[in-house]
Amino acid sequence: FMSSLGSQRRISPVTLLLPKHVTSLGLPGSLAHINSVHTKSTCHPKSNIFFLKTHKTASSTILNILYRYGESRNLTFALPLNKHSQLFYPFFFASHFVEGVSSRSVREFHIMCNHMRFTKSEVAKVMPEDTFYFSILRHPVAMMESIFIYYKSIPAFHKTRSLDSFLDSSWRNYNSSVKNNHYAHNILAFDFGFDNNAAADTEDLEERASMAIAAIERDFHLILISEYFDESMILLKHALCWSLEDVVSFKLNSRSEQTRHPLLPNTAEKIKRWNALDWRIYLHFNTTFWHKVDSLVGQEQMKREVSQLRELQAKLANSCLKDGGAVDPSQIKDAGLKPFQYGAAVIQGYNLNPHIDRQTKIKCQRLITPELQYTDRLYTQQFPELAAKCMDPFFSVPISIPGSYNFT
Ligand SMILES: Nc1ncnc2c1ncn2[C@@H]1O[C@H](COP(=O)(O)OS(=O)(=O)O)[C@@H](OP(=O)(O)O)[C@H]1O
Repeated sequence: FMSSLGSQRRISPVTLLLPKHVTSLGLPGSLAHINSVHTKSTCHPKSNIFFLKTHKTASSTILNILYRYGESRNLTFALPLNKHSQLFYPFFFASHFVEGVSSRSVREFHIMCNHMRFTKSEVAKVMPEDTFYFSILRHPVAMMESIFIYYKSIPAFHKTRSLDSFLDSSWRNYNSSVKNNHYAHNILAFDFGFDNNAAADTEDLEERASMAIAAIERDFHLILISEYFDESMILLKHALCWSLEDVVSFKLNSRSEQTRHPLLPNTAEKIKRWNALDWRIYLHFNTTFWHKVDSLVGQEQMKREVSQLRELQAKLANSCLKDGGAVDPSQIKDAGLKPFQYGAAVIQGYNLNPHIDRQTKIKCQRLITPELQYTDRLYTQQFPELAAKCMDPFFSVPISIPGSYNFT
């Protein structure tokens, strides 16, 4: 399956019922402005940005891009309260989850990008009106393989021997009301704020998929696709009127080969049936993604810019990285650069090239700083006094681990 995914450039669209106001490009009239082709002389870089950080979709790599962009321009981030790393996921997002909202200590936020369960009306209370909303989807089969390893300890998975055995018995054993089990079922739909309990045999599946797609079309300006990460970055660059340097990155949060499990074609089909809602959402936005490539950038220009991006990334890897690429966590020298390890996954990171000047070091360090450490640092920069309080042993803040926020 994995090799066939690589060659599967475009997935043929499925026929879906779409509400009348959605155009063939998937853009409702009010959002049609991003369809206009940007040129360097006419566009202005956008800095009011909302990114819905979905799970296991390369979202940490995008978070790092946004963190670097914002930090180097002194922009203000809508960060989770009390130095948490997530916006109280998996609860539906509420504006008071953001530090500085209730206290009114922050007047204007520019970028919001930490994990949350999306609620448009609450996000809109925090972010400026002209905010650019975007997110990223991953093929549900590849995503489920990643999730099964990373969230192996959730109740739905922890007693199952393999993903196959989970899929064979899931209809019988899966309990959606048990905490953290949402990771096992239509996680994309869940993150976007929809009811995720649907499979291929659900009676109103098509209707629910169409409603979810229409809502995402209405609320988001751009939906990217992990499988085409570099193309996604070029599309984002055009939509935000950014430069190539702004969208270059190193792959973050990736598992080492030893914790990847190639799937059989039969397993892939079972995943599509189990995650039928996500599968339909993915198919739709895979199609609109390529429409956007055509209308915003053009095929030829896309090819050129993707190769420029890869060249730039290779140059950066050459100057920034000690080992030329990602290494297992046991080999990472600096604890500040070690990514958070979770479940049965081995998450790789990077070592910095020791032979670089101070200025280059700052730039390189930002490129390879994992999510938790970077979020922590931005919080300390934005709220030095509150950060000092969080360090105080009497001000006890529970450590956030993925998906297990506890209000107690
Ligand atoms: N640039 C790029 N291109 C393609 N794929 C990428 C990229 N960056 C990260 N990844 C893969 O994304 C997976 C991690 O996703 P997230 O960072 O969203 O995970 S998390 O929910 O924040 O824990 C993880 O997938 P798996 O390795 O399959 O687990 C990463 O390898």
